[in-house]
Amino acid sequence: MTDFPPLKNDLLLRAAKGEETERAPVWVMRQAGRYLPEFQEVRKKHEFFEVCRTPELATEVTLQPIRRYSGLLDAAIIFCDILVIPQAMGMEVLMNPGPSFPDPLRTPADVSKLHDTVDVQKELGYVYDAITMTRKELKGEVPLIGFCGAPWTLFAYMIEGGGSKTFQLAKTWLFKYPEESKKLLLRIADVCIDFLVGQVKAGAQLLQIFDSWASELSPHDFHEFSFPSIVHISTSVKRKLAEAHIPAVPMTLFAKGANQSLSLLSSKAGYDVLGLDWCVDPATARLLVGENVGLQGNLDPGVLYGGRDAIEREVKRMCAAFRQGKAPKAWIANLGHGITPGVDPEDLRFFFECVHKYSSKGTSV
Ligand SMILES: Cc1c2[nH]c(c1CCC(=O)O)Cc1[nH]c(c(CCC(=O)O)c1C)Cc1[nH]c(c(CCC(=O)O)c1C)Cc1[nH]c(c(C)c1CCC(=O)O)C2
Repeated sequence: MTDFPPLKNDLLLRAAKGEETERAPVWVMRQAGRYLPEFQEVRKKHEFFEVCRTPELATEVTLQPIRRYSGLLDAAIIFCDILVIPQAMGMEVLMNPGPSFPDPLRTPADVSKLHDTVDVQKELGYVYDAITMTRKELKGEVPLIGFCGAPWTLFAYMIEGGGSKTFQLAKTWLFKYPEESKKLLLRIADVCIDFLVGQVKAGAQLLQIFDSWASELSPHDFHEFSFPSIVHISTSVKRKLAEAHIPAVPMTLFAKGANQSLSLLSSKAGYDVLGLDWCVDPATARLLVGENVGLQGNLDPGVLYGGRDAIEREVKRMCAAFRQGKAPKAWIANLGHGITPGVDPEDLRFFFECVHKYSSKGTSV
């Protein structure tokens, strides 16, 4: 493994390991994105997947929020997309402006269109290069997060061919072809595993798995279809890192909307941190998960449209609910989903400032 500059801010990693911290570490999902004018500038000149595939460009946009919010952000997340896995498996994915697949998997017979085996190093080595380059450029300022999509969310994209309101096609698979669905979910998970291990080898210091469409499954079907594949990922990544004598990194699962499954996830999924959306109260979530895991979240991203008074009031409330009168322990402050394009970047700065102020040890909220 490459030698990197020593880490100066380990708040995120300490919170992810369950420790009490002097204040809550903070970052936001989609922090490198369209709400930033400097990101828009890069996108005017380069296609979305070109940015992902060019390590210099991916490094540049990953660093943009770190530079702009210097001293306020506690993590960088590598610029990429969850849909690079379907690409690595042999599917074409366009981004115009949302994702679309010209040739989605309509029936189980279409699985034969996927590559039999996936050489992740060959297909996605550009992500590893971007991670290594970003780690160097970060100069130890903050840790770097690597990520991938969860199998169920990727499966739904690969079958629907893009976003969906009803999930008609993906649900047809689940309920008409349950065994074929489970097979495909595990096949996707195997690619996720290699990809995540490779990201750690390249320099990622924490891994997050995005199951953005967990919200579309009943608790029973989440357990039946998504859960086995995310457990396969956590156990296999940890085992493979140990076999390669590489120190384990914390793993976060963001299963959006799977709030009924929090207790199961905390005891059986094998993740260090669970990401929460804003539809669950933090104190309730803590009761459900016990002290075994860290929590991440969970401000409604829409609060950032409410102006400074609303941001301050809601951050204060979030901090009180996560801290429950104590110093922040095992809590990473974040939004409950990605930041949306219409947010004023200065309002996001104010969000970070409020988290620093109201999550600090000794501050009464
Ligand atoms: C479902 C999903 C996708 N991608 C991702 C998810 C999971 C998280 C979530 O639920 O939001 C994850 C993702 N996508 C992107 C990142 C980069 C890192 C970060 O800043 O968090 C991450 C972590 C960049 C991106 N991925 C995309 C953009 C915007 C595209 C552009 O630059 O024009 C960015 C910055 C495109 C994308 N990619 C995807 C969609 C639905 C879209 C279009 C709509 C949208 O922007 O939300 C798929």
